[in-house]
Amino acid sequence: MPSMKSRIKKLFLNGNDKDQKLNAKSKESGEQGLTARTCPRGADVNTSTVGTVTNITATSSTSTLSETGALELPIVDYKDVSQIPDTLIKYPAIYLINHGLPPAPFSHARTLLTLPKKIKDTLRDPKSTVRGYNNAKASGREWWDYNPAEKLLGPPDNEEFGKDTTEFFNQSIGILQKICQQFNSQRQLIPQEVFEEEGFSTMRYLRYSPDVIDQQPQNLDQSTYNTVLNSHRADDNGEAIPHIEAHTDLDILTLITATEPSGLYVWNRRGEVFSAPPIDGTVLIMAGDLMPFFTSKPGKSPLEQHEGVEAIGEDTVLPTAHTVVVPRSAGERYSIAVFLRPRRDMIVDKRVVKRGEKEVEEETAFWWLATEKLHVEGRKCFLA
Ligand SMILES: O=C(O)CCC(=O)C(=O)O
Ligand SMILES: [Fe+2]
Repeated sequence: MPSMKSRIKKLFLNGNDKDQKLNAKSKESGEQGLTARTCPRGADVNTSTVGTVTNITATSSTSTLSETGALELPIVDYKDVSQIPDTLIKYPAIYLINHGLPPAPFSHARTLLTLPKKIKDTLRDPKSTVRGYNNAKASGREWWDYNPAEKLLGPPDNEEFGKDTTEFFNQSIGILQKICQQFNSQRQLIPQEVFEEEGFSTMRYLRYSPDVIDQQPQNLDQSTYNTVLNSHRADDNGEAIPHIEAHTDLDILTLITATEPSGLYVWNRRGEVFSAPPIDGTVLIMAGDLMPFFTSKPGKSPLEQHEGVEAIGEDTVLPTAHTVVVPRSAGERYSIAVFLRPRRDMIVDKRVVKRGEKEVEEETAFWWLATEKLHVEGRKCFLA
């Protein structure tokens, strides 16, 4: 099958007519024009309330960011959940407040990810990239996944860990499903099964720390997967920095909450960067790769072999490109990400196509997108 590479490149890098219109529309509706093109290095946050959607102004302690102007992501109150589809069309991510989630289990994330290496190694599942402990030492990052389809691979003798982890996961999935439902207020865009089952949803605890980089180098095979996971980034002194490469998530929606220091940045469809620092009482909601499949122009498919970029309209929600960079001096960062995914075999695209003289029905399953994405340069996904 043809690669999605050029499609994704076009979506994110080349403004087209539609983008210009959206840009103009966003400006009319109050979104500020943004000019930043590079990742800012740090951000402080000021908030101010405007109606039910609150604008966050991220200002930097460095002159670089203040020179480039304010970068804003909106805050939406969960009681105004019906506003989220429109807001996610205009912004690459939103902060959700008054969501009613239990406290984010950062203490469990920290306890698990700072266990001695030999214990963490017992929490690996060599057959799965979405279960148990993993690390990417060159990138200064380690993580642990919970996947409800399989038994939780938690730390030994810690009952609270399993209880709090599954509780946070279940409630977060409930919120993400509720957001999805809002897209169906006028017509069914998102399939019913997404609300009725957790599908292949997962949750991840992450730690970014120079300590991870400084551990002994590991022997890696040279697969694309490992090269991407272990990408290297250095600061001005040539020292490696903890980070995750720019990517989009292979899911429908992602919910993220993190500790200071800040380090998360998201791009909008015009390639403009927003800082997304943690804000007390909120969680961040981002769109995943499946959103264009659900919100493309009626009857059109975002797959390159069909309409591709032509299927993207003003009401299409694009996947949120994001990256995390944590300067060494900032200390370590923990984050918790919940990924709402359908069943692996859910058909996300169906089309009758001509093969020679024959007409055949071509179906694309959610899982096929994962394989395809490994070939998309610069937007790699690690089932993330
Ligand atoms: O740590 C974060 O805030 C983001 C993690 C992430 O993007 C991922 O695991 O896909
Ligand atoms: Fe991600």
